[in-house]
Amino acid sequence: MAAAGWHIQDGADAKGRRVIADRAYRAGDVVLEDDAAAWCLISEQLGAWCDCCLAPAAQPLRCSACKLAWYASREHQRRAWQAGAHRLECAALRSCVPHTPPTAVRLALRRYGEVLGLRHHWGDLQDAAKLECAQMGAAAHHLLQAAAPEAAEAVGPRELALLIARFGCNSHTISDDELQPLAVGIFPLGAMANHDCRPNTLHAFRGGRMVFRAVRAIQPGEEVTTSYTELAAPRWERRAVLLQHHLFDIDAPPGDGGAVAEAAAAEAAGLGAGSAAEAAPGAAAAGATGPSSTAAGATRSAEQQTAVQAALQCMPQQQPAAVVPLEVGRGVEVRLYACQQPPWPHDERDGDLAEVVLVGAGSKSGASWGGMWGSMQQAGSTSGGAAAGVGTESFGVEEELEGHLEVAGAGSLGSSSLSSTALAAGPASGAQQGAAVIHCWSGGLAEQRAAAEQLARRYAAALQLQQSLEGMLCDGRAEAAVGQLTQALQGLAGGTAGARLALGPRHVLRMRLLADLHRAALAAGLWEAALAAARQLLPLYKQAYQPIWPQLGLLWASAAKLEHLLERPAQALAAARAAAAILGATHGDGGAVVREMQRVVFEAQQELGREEAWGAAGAAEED
Ligand SMILES: C[S@@+](CC[C@H](N)C(=O)[O-])C[C@H]1O[C@@H](n2cnc3c(N)ncnc32)[C@H](O)[C@@H]1O
Repeated sequence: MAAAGWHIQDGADAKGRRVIADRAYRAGDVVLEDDAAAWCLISEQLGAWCDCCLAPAAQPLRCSACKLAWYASREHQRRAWQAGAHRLECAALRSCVPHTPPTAVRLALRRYGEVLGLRHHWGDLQDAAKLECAQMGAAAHHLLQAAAPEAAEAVGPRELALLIARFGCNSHTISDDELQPLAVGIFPLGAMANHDCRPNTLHAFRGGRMVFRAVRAIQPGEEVTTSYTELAAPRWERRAVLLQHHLFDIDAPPGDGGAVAEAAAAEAAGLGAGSAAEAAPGAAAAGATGPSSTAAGATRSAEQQTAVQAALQCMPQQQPAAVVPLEVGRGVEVRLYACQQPPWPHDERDGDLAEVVLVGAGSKSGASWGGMWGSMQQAGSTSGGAAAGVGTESFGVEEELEGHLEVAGAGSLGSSSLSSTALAAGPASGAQQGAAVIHCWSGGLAEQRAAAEQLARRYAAALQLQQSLEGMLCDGRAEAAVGQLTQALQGLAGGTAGARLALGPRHVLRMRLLADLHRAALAAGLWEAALAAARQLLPLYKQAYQPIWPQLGLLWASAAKLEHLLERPAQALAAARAAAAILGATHGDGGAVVREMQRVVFEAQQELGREEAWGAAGAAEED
């Protein structure tokens, strides 16, 4: 058998274990592959994909017992049953009809032995996340008791809560080639790849298999990295997402590994892999949350915790010079900082992504004025645990976990005491969307204050529009969405009257609204509008993403299909070639979109050939 081409190295720093390349790779090479230890369709996709092979199910057959699992064929149904993936789950699901348990709980009913070696990072979770894990662990245990009492004896709600915390940090969303989320999977080897904001691989999926391909050259000895977050975002947004969902800080001082090593040792000695594995030999249970839930990291000092809290709220540690309440019908707060640079650690590129410019009559067009960054605050995010006085400081990890289990109603878990909220609600059910907070920084605040407020109002309205977009598209109001997005973009670009402030042309909100406009126009069947948005987005994506990255490839693919549809073969050919080159490297030549692009290339070439022949025939006739 060929050598793997990589090995796992155990580091003493904050990252812990990592994958190191043993040989050179070129862009497009497969670096690492891993089959899921377990995977589970997300609730929205139940019934659309086969629960055995994750292929689209045209005429799926439903499990007549639980009515939640669907299969492409009888053979696949038999296979899933024989492999044990559905046997126990089926009995458990039947016991909670008419509820559909959250994905994490359903996954907690599948095999999980291989997962116990992964970190759970319980000590770093916020109270709300601990409570959520405890609730889900309790729900999973309840279902397990109903389905297989002997398995439930061997693994308690405590182990299942820790297991769900492990999944929070280590699971992956399985998506199709167009990045549509289908399922959540746990890949013990794939989970060894650490995050980098300039990663050298991209992971994609073939059914339940995870495939890492190089997106640029990798040298022997180099760490193999991937991205855990959206890369077309300013540094402070990436930092907040990674802190919240993966509990590590990209701005932590280098070599800050002591606390991590301590926490890892504590896990191994007490609540970690070893003890849980012993407690649950062969238990047919497993769990996973989507990758957007919490975990990771290590026990942090109080000072580090404060920085974490600040970043989580998208707040700089520095106090604003002024906080301006705006009357726009709902809470919008503008925080003004008297500085020339964003008051967070930032990348050079962030200047573009947050730029505000002064435009219009009498003003020096394009003069850079400052920056603007908005966030939708999460209201009601205080956890039930904190409200009930389950503070993190006063508990050791064990007591703390018990405390959260009690809050979740699991302390007294009898078979009838399961809280129905844990079954009915998905993750983060307690949080509601709240006010928009807009942070502005500039040296020239005083003179532009009124204009800044006006722009902030438009900014807040655009954030609200983004939030309602999904609902509008589902309700068949795509055309109205196109109108509103177009208007919002015009407003943020400065509108038409007098001197005013505008978001810079590469501002991240303008980029995201353009992407929304592209999607809404496609949904409305407005091909020219969709193509125009794609053409405007392409240079922005080229700047925001690495040259080989799926979002860029998919945008080229969308442009190619639209050009083809609108009968512009030369443009379709160029766009399809660009898409195929990128997506061939990220997803392999067998990918669905790449094959579609090959078809567009073929048809566009045929069309161009015909046009050339007609042209030649016409010229000959004229002669
Ligand atoms: C999926 S695991 C990766 C494997 C992990 N290094 C281990 O030893 O198990 C994710 C966790 O690894 C750590 N991690 C990943 N990328 C990191 C980075 N760039 N900097 C610091 N820690 C990182 C964080 O603790 C994170 O929660």
